Order: sequence, then structure tokens, then C-alpha cells
Amino acid sequence: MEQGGSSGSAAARRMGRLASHLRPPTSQMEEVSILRGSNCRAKGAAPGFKVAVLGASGGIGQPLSLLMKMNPLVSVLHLYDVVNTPGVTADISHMNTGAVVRGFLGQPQLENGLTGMDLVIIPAGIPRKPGMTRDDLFNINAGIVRTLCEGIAKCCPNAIVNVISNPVNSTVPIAAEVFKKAGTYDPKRLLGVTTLDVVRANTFVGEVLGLDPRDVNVPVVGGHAGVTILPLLSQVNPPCSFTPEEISYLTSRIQNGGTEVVEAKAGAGSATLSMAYAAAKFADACLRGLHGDAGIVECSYVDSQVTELPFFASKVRLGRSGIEEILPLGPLNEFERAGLEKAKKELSESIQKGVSFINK
Ligand SMILES: NC(=O)c1ccc[n+]([C@@H]2O[C@H](COP(=O)([O-])OP(=O)(O)OC[C@H]3O[C@@H](n4cnc5c(N)ncnc54)[C@H](O)[C@@H]3O)[C@@H](O)[C@H]2O)c1
Ligand SMILES: O=C(O)C[C@H](O)C(=O)O
Repeated sequence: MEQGGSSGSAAARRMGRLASHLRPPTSQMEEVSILRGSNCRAKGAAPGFKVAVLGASGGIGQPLSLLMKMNPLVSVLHLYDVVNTPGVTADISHMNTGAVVRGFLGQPQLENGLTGMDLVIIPAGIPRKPGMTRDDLFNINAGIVRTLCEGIAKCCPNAIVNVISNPVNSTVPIAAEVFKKAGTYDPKRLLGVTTLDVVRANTFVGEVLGLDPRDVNVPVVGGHAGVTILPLLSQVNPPCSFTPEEISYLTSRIQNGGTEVVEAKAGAGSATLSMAYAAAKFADACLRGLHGDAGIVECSYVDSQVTELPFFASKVRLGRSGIEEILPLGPLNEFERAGLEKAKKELSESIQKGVSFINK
């Protein structure tokens, strides 16, 4: 009887837990707290990194959060947005992968969402509509990125930060200025996400060459808008050559890939699915670097001395401290040298605009 009584009370405790789980949680923290011994990680999950997605309810944020929930290097995933995070969090939290998912809604919950994070990914902000440039997003997105970076400086100053919000050519300098003001700036830990340019370049070059795009690697340098997106077609791996017509077609298609999607979506936003794929790929590279894996090289828009500009996208080697080395541009042909000059002119203005926004 006693045995029955004790297993009965164990069952009652389990039922109590279940009942409280079925009750609508007042916060995601309460929901998580009923899980046995899992304040930090899901039962059975390997130790891993803590990752926050800021703007997690958006067109990029949702599929990116899904992909990060699938990443075995992630043990805790925080989803922050100013709308809809309870629903997105409930949905993603049912995936039977290792990471524990917690949702944070609105500015009052930002600091809890950021505390203790190793990697923060920022896809928060408005996207383009047809006829707009990325710079047309500056007025709204600059303020969003500033607020989020102020939170990062306060709550997780050592986190690696991946900036997706456009215009990246200005939002990365904005983030740097916020961190400088807070005294937390580490240029090795701030990375603008330009992976979608490389993903597109690999796809389009693969189509022209008749190769599997997974076997193609095109360095794309400069920045992330129009002529600042500079594919180095002379450095494609595997080594190959192109006709002048192919170079003209590929350069234009890669530089205008974002606009191609904006026009096809006809007012419903910009690239979200390919971007989530690209951002998840880049975040995974950052996490593998933090984990100590060797030989991780990705293109990214970073604080740089590769040119005379303070920020520039080029190949970087990632490691335990973030960016461990910025690789040189390598030999450029005449077409690419001319493209570099155009890119630098526009980049210089975008960088200055970002810096002035914080220091005005
Ligand atoms: N770097 C790149 O290669 C690249 C590629 C595609 C899109 N983008 C940019 O990413 C951004 C997001 O695009 P999207 O299609 O996901 O837009 P979206 O409108 O679908 O989603 C943006 C999300 O940000 C949230 N948000 C707004 N203000 C916020 C704040 N203060 N704090 C937290 N979240 C906030 C919104 O609620 C929304 O859920 C845009 O600026 C877009 O231009 C960049
Ligand atoms: O083009 C945009 O506005 C979004 C993004 O920068 C992209 O390259 O798809």
C-alpha cells in the first residue's frame, strides 16, 4: 500500500506538473521551469551555446529561429521581438531537438532575453518594397539597431553579434559606435552578415558553369548594397574562366539579387527564406569557431584594414574569439579594381552616415 501510495504521489506530482504545463503560461520562463532539471538545457542535450534572435517573429526571424533550433551546437535559444514571440516560441519549442527555447516580448523583456548570450543575431527591422534602396530603410532601422545594441552592451557585452538588418553598410558602423560609447567594443565580435551574397554568387556561377552550387565558392567583398557588392569572379573555386558577357551578367545578377526578390515579392517584403538559410549558415560558422574548430573562413562585413575604409567585407577566419584573421583581398583584375573603386565611394558615405547617426 505504501508503495502504491508513494508511486501514487509521484504520479500526482507528474499530473500536477502536466496540469501546470497545460495552463497558459504567464511567461515562457514559467513554462520552462516545470521541466525536470533543465534550467539551462534540454534533457539529453549536449552542452552548447546560448543564442538570441532579435526580430524572431519576422520573415527572416521565424525560419532562422527554426534553423537555429536544429543546430546541435545550440543549447539555449532566446527569441525576442516586439510582436508575436509567444506563438513563435510555442511552435518552435515543440521541435524535438536539443535547444531549450524561450520567448521574450517587447522592450521590457529585452534584457532578460539577452543576458548570458554567446551569439546574438539581429534580423529586426523593416524590409524593402519595390522601388526602394536599402538606404531608404535607414531612418527606421538605425534606431532599432541602436536600441538592440545598447541592450547587448549592457547584458551580454562579450557576445558575438551578427547584424542582418539593412542597410548593413550603415547598421554595422552604428552597432560599433554604440559599443564604443558603452566601452564594450570588440571589433572581433561584430560581424555584418553578407553570406546571402556568397550564397547567390555560388548559385548563379554554378548555373553558368553547370556545377553543383555546393561545390562552388565565390568570394564576395565590399559591402551589402548595389555596387558595393563586389564578386571576385577571378578567384572562384574551382578555378575557372568566364567570357566578358558572363562576367557582366554574373556581376549584375549578384549585385541585384536582393532587388530581384523584392520585385518578385511585389510589395510583400524582401528575401526571407534564402536569407534565413544564409544567416543560419553564417551563425553556424561563428559557433563552430567559438567551439574551436579550425579553418573556418567566411565573407563578412567587419571593422577592417584591408582598404582605407573602416569597414569592409572580405574573407575572415573565425575562431574562439570571433574574427581571428582578416584575409587579404588577393589579386584583382582590372574589372574588379574598377568595381572596388565604385564600391569604396558608396561605402564611405554609408559608413559615415551610420557613425554620424550615433554621434550627432
Ligand atoms: N543582410 C542581408 O543580407 C539581408 C537579407 C534580407 C533582409 N535583410 C534585412 O533584414 C531585416 C528584416 O527583414 P524581414 O524580411 O525579416 O522583415 P520583417 O518585417 O518580416 O521582420 C522584421 C521583424 O523585426 C521586428 N522588429 C521591429 N522592430 C523591432 C525592435 N525594436 N526589436 C525587435 N524586433 C523588432 C518586427 O516585429 C518583425 O517581426 C530588413 O531590414 C531587411 O532589409 C537583410
Ligand atoms: O534586398 C534587400 O532589401 C534584402 C537583402 O539585403 C537582400 O540582399 O536580399
